[in-house]
Amino acid sequence: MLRLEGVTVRFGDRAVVDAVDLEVAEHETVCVLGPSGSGKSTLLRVVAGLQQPSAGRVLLAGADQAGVPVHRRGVGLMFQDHQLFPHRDVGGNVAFGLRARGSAKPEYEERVASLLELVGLPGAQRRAVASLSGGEQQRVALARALAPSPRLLMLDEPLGQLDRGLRERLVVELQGLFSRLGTTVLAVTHDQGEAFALADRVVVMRDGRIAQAGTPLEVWQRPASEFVARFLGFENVVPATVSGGAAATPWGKVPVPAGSPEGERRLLVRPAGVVLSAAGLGCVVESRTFRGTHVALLLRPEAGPALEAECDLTAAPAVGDRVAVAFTPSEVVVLPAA
Ligand SMILES: Nc1ncnc2c1ncn2[C@@H]1O[C@H](COP(=O)(O)OP(=O)(O)OP(=O)(O)O)[C@@H](O)[C@H]1O
Repeated sequence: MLRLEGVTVRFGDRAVVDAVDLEVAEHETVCVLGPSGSGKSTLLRVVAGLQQPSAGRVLLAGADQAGVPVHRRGVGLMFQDHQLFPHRDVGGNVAFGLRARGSAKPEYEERVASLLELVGLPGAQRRAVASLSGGEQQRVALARALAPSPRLLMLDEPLGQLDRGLRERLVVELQGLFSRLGTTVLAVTHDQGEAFALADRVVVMRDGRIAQAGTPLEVWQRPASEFVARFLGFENVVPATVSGGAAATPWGKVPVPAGSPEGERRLLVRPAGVVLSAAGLGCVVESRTFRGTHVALLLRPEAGPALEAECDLTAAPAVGDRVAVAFTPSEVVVLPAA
């Protein structure tokens, strides 16, 4: 459905998007994830036709989009500040793209009604935009973007402004909606939870380049680099020398999964792989945080940097306790050296 070939965007001599190749298949939801300034929005703007690439090609359904204006690309856009028209009611907002396309009134009124039902706001046509909550406005913006049946729906921080609980609910709803409609979606977010919940595939960007692409599970289980690991919130990363199924690290010997690359590397130990045990690396519990399903521990080991660990609610030691930990190889990832 969408193919980017070597897309580059330069502002001055800085490449904000740097030779990006990316494909999005029909019915697929791809989330581009990355820190602020990594070029996510710029990439989206190139696909939409709002930004000219300095080099490279954008193809939609095989057709090169060079010179094709925004409104002829058949893409739906929903941007961060969802920018509903404040002087139009909900129905007027959703109908906007349909009217612009010249649909007859009875036809688009029916479509508006069914879209509002789809996004969970049945019968809201005559409500004033100002009377809606943030989440409701977001749904209206989504209905508006979906109205002309775009072949590709693009979302820029679709849930950015909303509080956490609402975001989590809407993500689940969006995911269901997209799979029912078979919509092809390219979304941009800096929130990994959102990306992982929504996407069939995530693309992690760093300084205009793709640092890693894969299913949420692949990226979570096997971050490709220390950058990706840290971006996902993993802090247990140390230098390591790997040989013979184990790594020599500042925390002592850590077992690694079979087939891991050997030599001078970086090592990630996910918190779930730091396990309280009868013998092992001695640590003092610095803090513990209740996380609903488990307790997150911050440990100060007798050697090496602080360690994040997870344990059962019932087994959690107290702050100040002395414990010993062992490492589970399935939660260890050998990363490239730099
Ligand atoms: N028109 C422009 N002129 C010059 N620099 C720009 C322009 N648009 C964006 N940039 C710069 O390009 C970089 C990437 O911006 P972009 O908005 O694509 O990042 P982002 O990953 O979407 O960030 P955020 O998550 O903060 O929205 C930023 O450093 C930004 O300042």
